[in-house]
Amino acid sequence: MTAGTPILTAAQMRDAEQALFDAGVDDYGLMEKAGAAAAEIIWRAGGHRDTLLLCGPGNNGGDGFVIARLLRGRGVPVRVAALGTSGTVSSRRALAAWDGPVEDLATAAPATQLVDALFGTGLSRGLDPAVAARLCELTGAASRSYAIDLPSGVETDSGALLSAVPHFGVCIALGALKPAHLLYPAADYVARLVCADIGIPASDRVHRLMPPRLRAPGAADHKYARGLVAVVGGAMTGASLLAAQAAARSGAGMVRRLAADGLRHGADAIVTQDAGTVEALGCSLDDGRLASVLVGPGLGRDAVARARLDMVLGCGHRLVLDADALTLIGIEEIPDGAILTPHEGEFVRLFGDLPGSKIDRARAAAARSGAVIIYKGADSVIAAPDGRVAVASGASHWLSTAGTGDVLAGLVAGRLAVTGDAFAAAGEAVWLHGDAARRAGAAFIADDLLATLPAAIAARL
Ligand SMILES: NC(=O)C1=CN([C@@H]2O[C@H](COP(=O)(O)OP(=O)(O)OC[C@H]3O[C@@H](n4cnc5c(N)ncnc54)[C@H](O)[C@@H]3O)[C@@H](O)[C@H]2O)[C@@H](O)CC1
Ligand SMILES: Nc1ncnc2c1ncn2[C@@H]1O[C@H](COP(=O)(O)OP(=O)(O)O)[C@@H](O)[C@H]1O
Ligand SMILES: [K+]
Repeated sequence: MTAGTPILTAAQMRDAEQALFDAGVDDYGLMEKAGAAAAEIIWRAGGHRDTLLLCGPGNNGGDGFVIARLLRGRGVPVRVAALGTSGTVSSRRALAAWDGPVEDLATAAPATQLVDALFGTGLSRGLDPAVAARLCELTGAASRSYAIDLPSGVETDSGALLSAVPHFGVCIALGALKPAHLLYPAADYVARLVCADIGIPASDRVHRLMPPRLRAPGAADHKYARGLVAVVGGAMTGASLLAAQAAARSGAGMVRRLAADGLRHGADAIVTQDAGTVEALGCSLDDGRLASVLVGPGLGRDAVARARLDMVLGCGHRLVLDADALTLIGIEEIPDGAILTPHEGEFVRLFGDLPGSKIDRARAAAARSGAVIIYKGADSVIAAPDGRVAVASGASHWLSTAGTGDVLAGLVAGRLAVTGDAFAAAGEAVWLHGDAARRAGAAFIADDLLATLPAAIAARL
């Protein structure tokens, strides 16, 4: 999987900054660099528009004073309103270098552009209600708004809102993304996210999901070389059909639906095998060419479903477990190297109410189960047992419609059959699913994603 922009928690960010200082980087120099990067972005977008900077008591406020000075140096009409007294060495230096007046936040008048440098990664509790209300009022009155590092009021590591937060046009993340940039609810409060490079070394563990690079088939490829996928059917035909059709359009070479119903629906390219009994299912799974097996969509939850699941769990192939399979299974039964695709309800049922952010929970579940976890939702988190994490962002909220999870599960099984690498396959599938949804526009149904998948794949070759 292509590594995307790193995501660091507040503590990891502090450690990364400390490592730079230990290596001889000047503390205040880093603030100047951060402020300069942010000022450049604001200047390029806003030119000479009148601007109000809100500066807090910590280093986020220090960034604000640097931005104010640099914008004013370019002739921008800038005003500064401060909250509290600058309390860090660097922020005091930044304040001292600002040679304009400092207004009171409580009485400052609005401006065309608003820059929020009240709090960043150091926020430890919600803003005082009066301060939060002022922030919302001044941001709402501006036609352009920027949050420096983070919108003041969001919890860096979880994305929770600790107090009222206004919607920002742009958030300028400093040095790395933080979980709150991608996790909900905080992610909803920023229309556009940019990350300014200030020399923080990239971490190799947690990233934003990047567009994958896919391989087109070559002259030596044939249908089995490109991956044979089995989709296990059950009580409800539609779900396994959606999954099988998505797998068939994932780049895999061949898809078999091991049907419990004997019905031959869906694309003619999909081979329907009659696997109504557990014995017949076992025979179908006894094929060394199978590169992945998906079980769960439409499986059912009764004793028959459980028997079918047991047969799949013992088949020895690479597995994708979704939907009903996640409801039937216990953690101890999950085969190493499988991919699980739980939504919130399935995740909590299987792994319990784990502590921490969605990233922490996905990571803990992957470590505990030995499986790659795709913890679905508007912010899907993909975690591997070895600690790697990719966080998907910007998915169309129109995906919140029945059957899109079945399409994702089929795509995951397809990409797993193609690549053989569970973490890479999970990332590719989540990306392609999101892009197919974007191409499908508004009010689509799960079936419509099948039509847009080939274009999503073509865009990544
Ligand atoms: N370490 C560094 O030198 C750098 C830090 N940078 C900036 O510094 C930020 C982090 O700075 P800090 O650690 O100083 O933290 P903040 O500037 O986010 O604020 C922390 C200060 O606010 C207080 N505080 C926390 N929550 C509060 C609340 N609800 N109401 C009132 N006061 C509250 C804290 O006690 C502390 O004094 C980053 O987000 C980034 O903007 C950048 O300048 C890059 C360099
Ligand atoms: N509000 C949302 N915004 C973006 N994506 C969403 C949203 N809600 C759900 N999704 C995505 O849609 C899919 C829904 O899957 P799931 O809940 O299993 O539905 P179903 O079982 O009906 O197929 C997942 O890929 C999930 O990440
Ligand atoms: K801020």
